[in-house]
Amino acid sequence: MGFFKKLKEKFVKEDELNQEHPEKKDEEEHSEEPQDQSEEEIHDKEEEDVPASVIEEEYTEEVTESPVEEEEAVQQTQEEQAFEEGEKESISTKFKKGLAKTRNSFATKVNDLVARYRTVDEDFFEELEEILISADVGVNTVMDLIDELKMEVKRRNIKDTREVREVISEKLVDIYYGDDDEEIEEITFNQDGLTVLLFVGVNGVGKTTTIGKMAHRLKQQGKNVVMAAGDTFRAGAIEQLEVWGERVGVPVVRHSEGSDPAAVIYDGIQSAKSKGADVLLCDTAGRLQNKVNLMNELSKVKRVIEREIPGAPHESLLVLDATTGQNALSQAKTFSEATNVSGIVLTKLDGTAKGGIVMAIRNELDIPVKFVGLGEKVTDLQSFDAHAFVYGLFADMLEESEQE
Ligand SMILES: Nc1nc2c(ncn2[C@@H]2O[C@H](COP(=O)(O)OP(=O)(O)OP(=O)(O)O)[C@@H](O)[C@H]2O)c(=O)[nH]1
Repeated sequence: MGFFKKLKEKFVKEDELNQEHPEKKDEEEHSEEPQDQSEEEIHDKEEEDVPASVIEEEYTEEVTESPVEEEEAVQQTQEEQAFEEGEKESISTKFKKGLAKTRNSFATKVNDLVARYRTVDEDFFEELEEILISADVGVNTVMDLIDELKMEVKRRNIKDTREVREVISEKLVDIYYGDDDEEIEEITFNQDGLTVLLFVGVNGVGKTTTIGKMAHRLKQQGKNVVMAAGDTFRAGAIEQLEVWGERVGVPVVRHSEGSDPAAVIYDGIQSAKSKGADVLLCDTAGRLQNKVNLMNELSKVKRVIEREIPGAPHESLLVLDATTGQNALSQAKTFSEATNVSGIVLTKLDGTAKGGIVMAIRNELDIPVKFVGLGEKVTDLQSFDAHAFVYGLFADMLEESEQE
């Protein structure tokens, strides 16, 4: 079976099923809910399930709102609606939406190329190389990809350039997984107790937002989560995490600004242990200006974590902003020299037309992209799936290939 056909079978069907039976997804999600909910939690959940408009009616009866309050209430309802919609979207829809910018730019260029060159030759590959480089796939990765493509085109005796599009998608997935055989684990959980996830990255990349989204994601999976506000350096970082804590209903352990991050994380561990929590999410400061300081701070934090829980942190996730392109790649290099990075969270993939950066990071640094940010909604943090990524890139071509 052709690769496009396989993707179509997997994702287009999933989408259709989701549109026809949205309630099926609801059922699946409800089945994931923890069994040992307290009465209070169940009550909260019941309220959550009531349509936002009903909750509003119930609480706003007989209250006269000022225009500002009204505006806030409308905004809140919109947020709740967006949240509900986000929860119901399939992975393929999320990738398709999140990669719209990259797809529009990349697919337009590839289609244009295919229209101009009907037969595959050296000039065709040269132009394809430029298109891939302009999508931030990374020079070395592009070279590898083009070599693979040439070999495959020869092996399959492909003459028509339209067929090359399918081979590109197939090879992108191959390059992503490499020798890992599609077995990259999202998160390594500690089977014997508290799992500690450490988040590192430069300020402004969306680290706090990612931790908030992750807390929500884990809660939806039935995990009991605590967050530790270890970024004591950036003004407002602690409060920002607290806002997320309130929003997703997760406690935040904090000290005051300027205090020792290792002490905050230590308290976070004690608090998480005493609550019998499953996962502790640790924020850290991201001062790249001084690599020695960064290294010292991160290794102190790690030492504390390891002393309290042998084998922890179970993941050190580096958060990178996809819109910074090749800069993200150099940040990844610096951080992986300073600390052991087990995976990458690539934020704002929806905000760039150069989504190929995922491939560059994976191939040039050999660190898996474990999660991607595909939008600003709390539900827009997705575990990375190279097939869904390629589907998001080629979705229009897939539909088009059906008509050909
Ligand atoms: N479109 C989009 N926006 C995102 C994504 N992730 C984060 N953002 C936005 O990026 C902005 C910065 O994120 P923050 O978490 O506030 O990052 P920061 O506080 O500046 O810095 P750090 O927390 O130190 O990284 C916010 O407006 C977020 O909503 C994403 O995946 N897509």
